[in-house]
Parts: sequence; C-alpha cells; structure tokens
Amino acid sequence: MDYLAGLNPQQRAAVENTQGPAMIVAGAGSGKTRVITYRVAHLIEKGVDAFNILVLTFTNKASKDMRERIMKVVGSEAKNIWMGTFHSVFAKILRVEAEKIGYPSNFTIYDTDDSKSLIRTILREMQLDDKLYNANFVYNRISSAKNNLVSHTEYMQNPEIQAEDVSNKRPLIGVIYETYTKRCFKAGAMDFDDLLFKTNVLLKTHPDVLNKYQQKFKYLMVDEYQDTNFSQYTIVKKLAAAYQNICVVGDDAQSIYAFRGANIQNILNFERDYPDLQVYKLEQNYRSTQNIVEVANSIIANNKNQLEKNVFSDNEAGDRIKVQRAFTDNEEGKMVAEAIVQERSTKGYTYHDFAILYRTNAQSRAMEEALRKLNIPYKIYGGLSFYQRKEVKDLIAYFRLTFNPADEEAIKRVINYPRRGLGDTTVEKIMVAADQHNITMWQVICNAQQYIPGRTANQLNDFAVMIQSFAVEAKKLDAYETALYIAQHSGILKELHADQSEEGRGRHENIQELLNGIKEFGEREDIEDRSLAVFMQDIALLTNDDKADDKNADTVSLMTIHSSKGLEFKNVFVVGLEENLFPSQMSLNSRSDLEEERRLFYVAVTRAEKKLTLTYSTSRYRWGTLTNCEPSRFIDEINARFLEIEVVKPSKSSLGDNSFDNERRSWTQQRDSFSKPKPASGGTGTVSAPAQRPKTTAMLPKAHVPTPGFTPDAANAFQNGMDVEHEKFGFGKIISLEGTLPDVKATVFFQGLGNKQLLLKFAKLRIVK
Ligand SMILES: Nc1ncnc2c1ncn2[C@@H]1O[C@H](COP(=O)(O)OP(=O)(O)OP(=O)(O)O)[C@@H](O)[C@H]1O
Ligand SMILES: [Mg+2]
Repeated sequence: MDYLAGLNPQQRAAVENTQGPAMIVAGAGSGKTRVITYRVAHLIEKGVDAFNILVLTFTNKASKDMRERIMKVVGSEAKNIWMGTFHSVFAKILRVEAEKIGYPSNFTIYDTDDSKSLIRTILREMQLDDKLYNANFVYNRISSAKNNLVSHTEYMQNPEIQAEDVSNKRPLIGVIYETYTKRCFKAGAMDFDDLLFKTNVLLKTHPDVLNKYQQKFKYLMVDEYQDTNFSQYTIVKKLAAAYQNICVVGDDAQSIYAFRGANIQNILNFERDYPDLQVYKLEQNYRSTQNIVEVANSIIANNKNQLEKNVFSDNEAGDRIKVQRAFTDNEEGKMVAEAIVQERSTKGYTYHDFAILYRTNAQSRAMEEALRKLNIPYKIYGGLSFYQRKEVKDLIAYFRLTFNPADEEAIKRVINYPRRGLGDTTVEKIMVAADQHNITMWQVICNAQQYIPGRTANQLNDFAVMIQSFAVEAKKLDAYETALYIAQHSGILKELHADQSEEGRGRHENIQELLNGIKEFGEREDIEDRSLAVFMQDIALLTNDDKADDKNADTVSLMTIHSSKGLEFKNVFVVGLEENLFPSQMSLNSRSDLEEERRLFYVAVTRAEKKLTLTYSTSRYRWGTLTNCEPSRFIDEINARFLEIEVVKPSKSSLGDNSFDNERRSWTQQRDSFSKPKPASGGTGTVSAPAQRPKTTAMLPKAHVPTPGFTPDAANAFQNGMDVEHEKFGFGKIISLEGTLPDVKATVFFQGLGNKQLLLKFAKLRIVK
C-alpha cells in the first residue's frame, strides 16, 4: 500500500522527516492524527523496531484505532508498538518498576471514587466540616498539585499556596494531602494522578531507569498535545532527552482541559525546549464541508488568545448549518430524533453516521427518550462506565483484595457486603487500631483477637480466611475460574440472585457480563500471562468506550463534547446551545473560562463532516425546576451567512408591545400549562399551543421569503422599539439607534440570531405595521 500517496506535501514532509524534534500545531481535521499514524508506519517500514516507538494518545480507543490503521500498512508488527494513553502506558511501566519507589508491583489503582471516599474518611477523622472541606474541592486541589508536580511537603512549604488556602478558609488542605498520600502508600495504592506523578519521581530518582526507557523509546509521538498537563509534559521531555526524536501534534484552539491542568504553555515550552525544532503547518481541512470549516473559523476568531493559523477546505460547500429551536428539552430530543430518521431514509445514511453532542451528561436523558420512542438504536460513550457500576465495583473490590489485601478502599467496600455483621462501628475500630499501631487495616483484621477482642474478632477472622483462600485459588485457577470462584464464595452472586426485581436482574446480568469479559480475556492469544491478576492491572483505567466495539452494531453515538475529541461523524447535532448551559454558567466569570467554552464549541462543530445542526430549547428542567433559556451567544457569533435558521414567524399581535424575550417566556409558560393535565372544564381552549403555531422555515440569508410586497422603508422612518422585517434576517425589533442621518446605525434583535448592527442607509428594513 502506498501510504505516502495519501498525504499532502506538508503532511508527507512531517511523516518522512523522522529525526529530531518536530511539532505540528494545526486546525481541526487537517490530518494531524493521520500524520502520526503514517509516521509510525513509515518508521517501521524504514526498519525501526516497533518496540522502540512510543505513541501517546488521548483515549484508549484512539490508540486502538491507530494501531489498526498501522497494521494495514506494516502488518502484525504494529502490535509491538508501545501505544496508549499516558495513564495506561505509565501504569504498565510502574508495574515493572514500582518496587524501586517502595510500591508493590501489584499496586491497586484508586479511581476517582476511591480517592474521594478516602478523602471523606480523612475529613471525618480530622473532624472537619465537609461542607467547607468539600471532598470534590479537596480532591481537585490535591489533583492539581500533583499534576503540577507539587508534593505534599512542597505544598505545605509553599507560601503562595498556603496563602491561597488560608484565603479560601481551608488552611488544612496541605495536611489532608499529606495524610492522603501516606494512606494511599500504606494501602499499596496509586490514584490516577499518581500514575504520572510517581513516574516523574521514578525517572528523577533513578537515572538507570530513566536511561533504560530513553534507550527503549527512541521515537516518541504525542497526539492532542495541547491537552497535556505539566506532569505529562515533564515525562515526555525526560524520555525524549537522549535522542530528541519527538513529534507532538495538537491544536491550541482545541485545548479543553484547562480545568485538569492542561496548559497551552506546553506548546510554547516546546518551542523553547527544542530550538532546532521543525515546525509543520497543515492548513487544509479534509474532514468537513467548506461551510462547516468557515463556521468553525468564525467561532474561534472570537477568542483573543490563540495562535494564528489558516484553515480551508477544498471539499464541497455543503449545506448551511441548521439552527433549530425547541420549546422544551423533550421537544428538542424529538426534533433531533425525527431529523435522524428523515436524513437516514432520504440520504442513505446509516445510524453510525450520526452523533449527538452535548455539554453535560444530564442532557442525554431527553435525547435517549426521544430516540427510544422512534426505535433508533444508540450508544452512549463516556458517562458512567460499566466498570463504575456498583455491583461490578463490588466484585472487583474482592479481586483487588485477593491480590492486594492492603487495599483499604476495597476493604471498606466489601467487608460488610454481603452483610456479615461487620458494620460501620467495626470498620471504625479497625481504622483506629491500624492508626494507633501504624499497621494496615488488613493486619488488624488478620490479628483481630489481639486488636479488637470480642465477638466480631471471629467474624473478622472468617473474612480474612476467605480472602486468603481466594489468593490460594488464584494461584491454581485460570482468570475466569478464579473470578467465578470469588463471585460465588464471597456471596455476591447469591445476594444478587435473591433480588428478583428488574433492577436486581440487571445487576446480576452485569456481573455475568463482567465474568464473560474475563472469560474472553482468558482466551486471548496475544498475551502470555492471562491470569486474573493481569486482567485487574489496568481495569481502573478502562472506560465504557474501551469495551469491544461491536462493529456490526449500527447505532447513533451520544457523548459529551469532551469525549468527542479527535472523532468525526457525517452528521453532527450539537444540542442545548443556551446561555448558562453552553457556555456553562461557571464559565461566565472570566474571559479565559469563556474562551475555553468557545474552544469546546469549536471542537463540537469540527466533528461534523457533511452536516451540522445546532439546537436549543427555550425552556429546560434544570436542577428540578423549569428554567427559561436564552439562545447561546455562540450562535450569535457565527456569521449568519452560513446559517439556515428555522424560526417561528411571529404573528402580528405578538409583535406588539412585547419584546421577543417576553414573548418567548409567555409561550413557554403557556406551553407548560398545556403539558399539565387539563382541568375538567375547559378554559384554556382559546389559546393555541405555540408548538402548533404554523411554522415557516426561513432560510437565511437566501431563503427568508420576505413578506409579499416587501419594500424597504427610508432610513429616517425608524424609531426605537419598532418591529421590523429584514429581507434576509427576517423579523426583528429595533433595540437602539445611534448616529445621525444619513449614517444612523440600528441595533436590531432578530429572533434566533440575536442582535445585529445595521447601517440603515444600506440595510433593507421594512417597518412591520
Ligand atoms: N491528505 C489527505 N487526504 C485525504 N484525506 C485526508 C488527508 N489528511 C487527512 N485526511 C482525512 O481527514 C480527516 C481528518 O484527519 P485527522 O483526524 O487526522 O485530523 P486531525 O487534525 O487529527 O483532526 P482533530 O484536530 O479533530 O483531531 C480524516 O478522515 C483523515 O483520514
Ligand atoms: Mg486528531
């Protein structure tokens, strides 16, 4: 296969020049990921050993896709490339090297839930107010310290950090951080951030280890480089230091993880770190239609902080971007579902060609309901992972204990599940004893008579014997047999079997699915050690999306915009484009947060290949109350030339004294009253529900069909508050007038479009009487 033929000259140069540092900062859809893929293939074709190549991707799925593509060029050699997310690759390395930094090689990986549970325990022990010291807040603070390579000692010694915590009225975070670190260590556990933090520690304190991996990874590549944090940046820099064959690709306009410590500074640092850096420019977008690319450009142009770049598309102009309004979130779902049915039947698409993207997970509910009603198959990506479900985590906690009985979070989780008379009081006693004697909870449990004499000691002893027996069986049995043995003898299967409710059956099925997954793992031929211990190693890093994708399943994809990074779909719906939702309320306080939201919007828009639809609702249930919503400012920011806006043409009366805002609100309220059960005797019959008002679809700018006999009025005829019609933008209301004739400028609010500034002598405006 002539893979080089599928590259433009700049891409090809970036693929062929494999030596020395290289950076590609280019817009969405310009082939950055393709360059990395082909570069790896090219290296292998040139004779570089696949074992010497490290590729860091943003998701496990991305690396799986990339590997498959490379395989098409170089065959099964592609299996030997080191490829995966930062977390999975460095977890793998830490398994080999952990003992050098005092951890067991079978260390547990604490997921976010485990970390927060441990923090809550510590807060309770320190008797701190958990409203002030909210577990999420503390977790984020510790996480961001680790991602900036600030250890707990440095944290407590740093006057700036201390001052910040004092001014936040939370001066004890450093102390919590210290306790948290010690407890993780004692439990033989690393949290997600530790996988990177401890890798840094390892590489810093063990030059021999650093040297080994520098020699191993002669070629490094990083996709989505804009979203790496300082901790990741430092690892990459260290590993690449010997050979400097490092190629990073990214797009500053798609940096969407500042809240996790990702920093555009990493791109700038890269230039500073490698003065002889080769920089490649990719300007052609191959993914999307011209209209989509133009829209994306016009969105990002609103951001002040960005690197200058030019993106164009040679693809067809394509459809204009559709903007659709609904009155409720349910109606929004219905609108999207119906559009999918329509497009699929008229244009020959499969469900696979559609994606629905939203800002927050909560928005999936209305979409799911609507899709189900029309029997449209769908799959939600991200969200609560299969491995995060309670029953799955419970069984996994038993597995964890089997291999690492020091794991405190696993003990707390299952010591009394299924119930065996070891309630909270016993757990407290165990923790106190462990603390007093500076030993692990497990050691207390194994010597219960000594530390907690009395009746519970026997029960604790039984628990210890059970876990020990699991470890014995694990040595004899294969992965599946071990898992089944534990599921049976822990009592979990029986417990779930007893619950015959629908939910209970669902939970039982999930356990079966987990067991099936382990069975499949045990049959894999591409790995040598297929024990349960190995299956467990990076299970905490798996997400829903990593479960074997059923390639035959034809489903619509639903996901948050954050999860959609790097992906592409023929048809994309970005839903919930409303103020306070997208941009999110929390982003409205600072320019940098707002700019991050806008980058998120840019990411969403640039996922679309052929058709993009933006939807919003004028009301939505949020936090249990019906809220009125304004269309997102992001819609206003798009050049109207590229939009096709579906508007409800207001009737004459509605253009009276009310502003559109009031009108919208009253429609929403009326509509709401309609959805409630009607009173026995009429009374609302004279008002028609707004959704049933005759709708006209106004195509902008071309397809707004002006009212027959449309003739513009002279500039001097206009006054504030007048209702007007524009030849292209449709109906609007004059908000303000500025300047003197003949150069009077009007700000006009157009429904669905927001405010537009028009010079009256040019604008073709007509007064609506
Ligand atoms: N030279 C090319 N010829 C044809 N198709 C191309 C070319 N370069 C890239 N493509 C296609 O364009 C699409 C976008 O490419 P790719 O995903 O690599 O872009 P990207 O820059 O990584 O985008 P993002 O910023 O969204 O991650 C893919 O479908 C890819 O196969
Ligand atoms: Mg990409």
